[in-house]
Amino acid sequence: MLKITSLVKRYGSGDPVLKNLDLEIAEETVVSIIGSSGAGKSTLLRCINRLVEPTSGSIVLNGTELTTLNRAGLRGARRKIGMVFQGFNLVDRLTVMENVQSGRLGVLPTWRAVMRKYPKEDIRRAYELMERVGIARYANKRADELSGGERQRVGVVRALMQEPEILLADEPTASLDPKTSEQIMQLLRDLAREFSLPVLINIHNTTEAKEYTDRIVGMRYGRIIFDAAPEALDREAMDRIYSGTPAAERGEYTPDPSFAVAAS
Ligand SMILES: Nc1ncnc2c1ncn2[C@@H]1O[C@H](COP(=O)(O)OP(=O)(O)OP(=O)(O)O)[C@@H](O)[C@H]1O
Repeated sequence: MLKITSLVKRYGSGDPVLKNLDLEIAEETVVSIIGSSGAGKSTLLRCINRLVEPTSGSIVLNGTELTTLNRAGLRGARRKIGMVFQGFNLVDRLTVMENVQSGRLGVLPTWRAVMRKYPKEDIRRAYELMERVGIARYANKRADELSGGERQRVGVVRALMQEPEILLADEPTASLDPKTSEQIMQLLRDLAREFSLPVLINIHNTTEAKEYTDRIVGMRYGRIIFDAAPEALDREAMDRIYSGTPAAERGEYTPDPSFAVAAS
């Protein structure tokens, strides 16, 4: 369970770009975050793994408060947060297996990672996961020999190698063609179920958000102004989410009661 309370992020001395956000996400729930460019979607994701330092508020992942962790604590917590990126973030000249094993960095002693002496158990797990997502036959290929969809599958397996407690996906399908995008969204949804993982996806494609996620959170200039099941994302809701300007933003957040404790 991820529980965010009163989260504020201000860059420098400007207006906050996250304004007192509250959000709870239960296990196995796939949540899309949608909203205009600049609404604060990436900032929210980055606050969770503290690539961006929250200004105030609380982020608790399965009982661990993330906002106050020291450097060592943060290293440990980041292992529990799997990330999937728009640009895949693979090392092109390394093999699929080497990329996948980099998900174990921070768990393995550095010498093992440098020497590429992966423990047997990690190799076994990597093959199992690669098999699961359909890329096992590419294990020894260089990452840059793969298609976009295959590369994103490598990114997903790398995240799963961390044995994460949550998956954060920052526009995971934005670089992919429509059919491949759908396959990746379907995969994320299936994996959420299989691994009992909450999955939080920052996404621009509202059709995919509606089709493949359990819940949609609509942000407008730092506030959550929509939080409901995909069926509720009608034209009027879309207009509210994608309208306005930062200066005109005065919206109140009224959560859908059916998601009071996020689909748990
Ligand atoms: N490092 C930064 N320093 C200063 N301002 C920033 C920084 N990162 C983001 N911002 C600002 O914060 C606001 C929210 O940006 P953010 O990237 O979180 O929005 P977004 O909803 O993810 O947008 P997009 O859909 O375009 O990725 C924007 O006004 C942006 O300019």
